[in-house]
Amino acid sequence: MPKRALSRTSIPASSFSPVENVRKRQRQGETNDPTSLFNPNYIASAEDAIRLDADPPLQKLLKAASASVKTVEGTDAVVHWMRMADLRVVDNRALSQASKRAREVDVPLIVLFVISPQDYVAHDRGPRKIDFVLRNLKAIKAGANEGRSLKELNIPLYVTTHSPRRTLPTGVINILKQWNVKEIYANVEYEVDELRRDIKILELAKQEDIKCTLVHDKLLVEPGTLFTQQGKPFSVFSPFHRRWIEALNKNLHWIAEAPMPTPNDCEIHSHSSYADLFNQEVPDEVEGFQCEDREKMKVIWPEGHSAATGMLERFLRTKSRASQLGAANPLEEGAESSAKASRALAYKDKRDQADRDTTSRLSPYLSAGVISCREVVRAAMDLLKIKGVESSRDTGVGMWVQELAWRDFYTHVMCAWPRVSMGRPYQEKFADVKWEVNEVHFNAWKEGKTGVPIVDAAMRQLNTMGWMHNRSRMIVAMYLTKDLMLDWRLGERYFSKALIDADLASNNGGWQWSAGTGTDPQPYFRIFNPYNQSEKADPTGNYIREFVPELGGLRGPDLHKPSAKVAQKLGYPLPLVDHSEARNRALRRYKNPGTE
Ligand SMILES: Cc1cc2nc3c(=O)[nH]c(=O)nc-3n(C[C@H](O)[C@H](O)[C@H](O)COP(=O)(O)OP(=O)(O)OC[C@H]3O[C@@H](n4cnc5c(N)ncnc54)[C@H](O)[C@@H]3O)c2cc1C
Repeated sequence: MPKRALSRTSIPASSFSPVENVRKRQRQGETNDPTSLFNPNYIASAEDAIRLDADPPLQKLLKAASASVKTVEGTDAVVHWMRMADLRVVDNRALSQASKRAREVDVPLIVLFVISPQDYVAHDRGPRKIDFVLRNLKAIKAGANEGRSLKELNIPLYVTTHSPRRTLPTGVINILKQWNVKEIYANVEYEVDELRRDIKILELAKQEDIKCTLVHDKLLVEPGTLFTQQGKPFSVFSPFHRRWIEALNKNLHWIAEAPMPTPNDCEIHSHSSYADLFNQEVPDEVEGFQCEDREKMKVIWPEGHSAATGMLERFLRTKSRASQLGAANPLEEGAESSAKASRALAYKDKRDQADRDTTSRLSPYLSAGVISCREVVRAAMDLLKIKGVESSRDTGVGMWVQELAWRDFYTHVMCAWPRVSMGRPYQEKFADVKWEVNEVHFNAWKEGKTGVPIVDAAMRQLNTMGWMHNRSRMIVAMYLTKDLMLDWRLGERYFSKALIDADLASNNGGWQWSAGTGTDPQPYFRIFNPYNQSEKADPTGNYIREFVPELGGLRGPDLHKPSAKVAQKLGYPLPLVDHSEARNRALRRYKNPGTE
């Protein structure tokens, strides 16, 4: 008999293939808990997935855009439709183009934002993310200290709520008609539903003789521009990265700053149709998305472009601090300022350490577009005083730029194989892997009570901060899918709701990478040992001690893997499963999907 951890519960026999079992349980009315199981339509059928991949919506959108209205006359204003991923005035391509056009035809520029609660529900948006969006909209509209708010530019921001989401395209067209607007600009959102919505908008706009211009803005390299030698989209990161950096350096204009919008004439404040738009308030919350820890989120993740540039400067020019490890104000006084002591320069060696604030923490700002990805790359080039984008993976900055390539990569993957965002594994052969149904284990994972300190610290970091270090994300995702053998889509969904930086493509890519169902060329048998990972990610132990205070008095190996005696004494849970047994189970189930 192998030596067993005292704590381990035996691995339950019940298991399920996600699609069939979830639907069966829902039909039988066994569950009402939307976080533990999926809505019936959440996972596309294999046939639908094939159809979707064969004719990706981005291609359809681009085709529809090229056939849209080319010239219009007699518009009373030009509208920029701001979305959830371009919440800024600075270096915003569509906003900048809309402003230029408004100057050309000598009419005012108006910014529109549509809150769509049904979309937020359908897309597993969480309260922290929605609150961050609203806070940034307020900063954009009239933020004090923002320096570049729309109010100062005499540009109104009109925020409206629309339901049901099905009629949102008609709703937007009606607003344009009401304002007698015939030209609208927006940055492309690459998620399937959003692309379909924009295809519909293009159709309706054509009927109404409205010119609709969609612009690529979210990424450094737009999707559909990089191909393998066989002319296919990249599905492996390393060759993608080589091509990506080469393309960027050949086309440095891709990272050029989009000009700031020009101010509207002051007369707009007395315009019969538009003056009132200045008085309209951005709501404090969206029904159903009340952010319980809003005050804390405001401290950890201050809103606005100036906060984002503060975070960027902090990363580039100050060194990491153990005192900033947890839920602290990142911009508070006291950060040591020295170019030599830069987190960015130390990034290559320190980035996997979760026990200090070694990384940029820019993800909430990048995912909501509070700062443009171009601006952060330009700042990194300035730091090194170089003219091109750093390509060497041997330097801190080069390694950091590579992370931005990951961001691009996952969106490129989603555009080329859109079914990944419809609940399908990138590698279809893993669609039938048997998953456990174990709410006790799932809840323990969510609450950070699995009995594995690094997993618990990471999950409590997420629950406390709305954010988690990258290495920790990989550890907890691997643990959920390979140790607990719970469906990766449960984890993806929980992350999406809890993260302030939630981004469908990066979240899905990260989960599928960890679950072994994604684009990672390493096969499924890459399985992290959470205890070895713990020693690497948290060499000082500060991370575990910060987030798992009951282990605060421990040092050395006991901290990473407390004995049963120590755990019991401290009131800390015993591990849910034995890692080596769970590892064998995972290997077995992945090797022959569908079998026990
Ligand atoms: C399971 C899992 C889920 C994830 N979910 C998200 C998510 O919802 N939203 C999100 O923005 N990132 C996600 N990531 C990627 C990554 O963990 C975060 O971007 C990173 O931890 C953010 O911290 P930072 O800003 O300090 O990153 P830095 O290390 O400073 O990196 C700079 C920027 O590069 C991008 N980036 C870094 N690593 C990755 C990566 N692996 N994939 C894609 N982009 C990356 C981010 O925009 C980040 O802000 C996920 C990763 C995993 C493993």
